[in-house]
Amino acid sequence: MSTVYVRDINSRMARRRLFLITLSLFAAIMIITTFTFYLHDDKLNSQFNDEGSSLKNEGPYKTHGTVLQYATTKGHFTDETLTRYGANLKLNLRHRCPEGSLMMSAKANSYRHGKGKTSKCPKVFIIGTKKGGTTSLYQYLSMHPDFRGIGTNNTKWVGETFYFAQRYGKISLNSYLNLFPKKKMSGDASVDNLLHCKAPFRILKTCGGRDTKVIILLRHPVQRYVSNFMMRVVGRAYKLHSNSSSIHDQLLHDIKLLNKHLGASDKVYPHRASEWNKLLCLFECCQNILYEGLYYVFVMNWLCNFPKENILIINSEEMFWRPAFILKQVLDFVGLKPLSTDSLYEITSHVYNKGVKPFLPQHHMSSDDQELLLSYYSIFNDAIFDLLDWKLNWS
Ligand SMILES: Nc1ncnc2c1ncn2[C@@H]1O[C@H](COP(=O)(O)OS(=O)(=O)O)[C@@H](OP(=O)(O)O)[C@H]1O
Repeated sequence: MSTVYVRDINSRMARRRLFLITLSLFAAIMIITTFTFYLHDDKLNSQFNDEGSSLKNEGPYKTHGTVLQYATTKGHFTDETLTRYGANLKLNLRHRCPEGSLMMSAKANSYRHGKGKTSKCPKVFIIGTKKGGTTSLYQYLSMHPDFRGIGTNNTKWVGETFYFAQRYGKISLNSYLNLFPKKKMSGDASVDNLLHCKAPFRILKTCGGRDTKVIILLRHPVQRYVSNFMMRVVGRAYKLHSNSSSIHDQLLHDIKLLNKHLGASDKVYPHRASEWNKLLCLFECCQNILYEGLYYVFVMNWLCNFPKENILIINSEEMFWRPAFILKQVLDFVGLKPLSTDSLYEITSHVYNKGVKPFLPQHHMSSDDQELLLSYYSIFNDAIFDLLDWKLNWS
């Protein structure tokens, strides 16, 4: 009798223990679910706060080693997007564009509304900057149901053709056009189009200025330099300056090459931003990592030779920070139907073409070299900030 009683107590205790364990498990699942929900919601809110149009006012954002410091007078951070629509840029082309620029010519209006040689061109051109996040943006667009990206060399959706820059005249227009689908909107993401002085003219003549949309991403130029350098170290697709592959040697070599071409003897080329067109068309001779960071030169060339209404300029760091928000702007700009917040968030959850971080001591850029690089860029950075009204400080 007593054995039965003891067994009964034991089984009651076991049941109570089981009940308590189940209860705690249930409570833990509830807590985790609620926490995850808030975390997800918070991230969405930080991208789409208010009417989905402004940046959250929450201090410098750190992404990929870059801290953006907004230089506002109050020392606070701006609450606006850095994306700029060419149509809204307050710039007097007459004062800034050299004679002979297409947008200054008597035919500017017909270029602006012109259809071009063919209607089979891709509608969207993501033209750079190299290492500015162009692959990610192209992939994000390609996940839209009404857009079909193209792949090359067995890679899905890269969009790189280089047709209007280094391959121009080397492959036929037809073989270029055949790369793109006939029935869906598509795009080209060749990053050399930003640098090549003739690319705007070629695209305008071939594809027309009326419906062709151009997107430019601009990244902190030091981060861009390092990313580009590391791509060369790893890929070895391009010749590095020396076998040692030191970023310091590469930088000195780039400066020397560019200065030699420009007839400048100084370590830092003393130029004026208003003479930007003297730095144009050095693509063939002096294409180097340094040259590619002179954003003002290339952006001005595009604004002077392509209808600015069809140009969108994005800050790469902002896209890295809140890609869903930027994608929303891009869809609107190119005329694709809007997607739900969840889809935008899901599409942009992946980073494409992530580079390799500097892994040897000679790959790290010293603070002295960063300063040297920034002093080289300084007047051009100031000019681009002024042009785009970016309250930024790329230091
Ligand atoms: N969403 C998002 N968040 C953070 N970082 C991002 C994102 N998308 C692209 N990237 C970074 O952009 C760099 C690659 O740029 P590109 O694709 O334009 O390079 S390329 O010119 O086509 O080779 C590459 O930078 P590095 O990693 O510094 O090399 C990518 O990591």
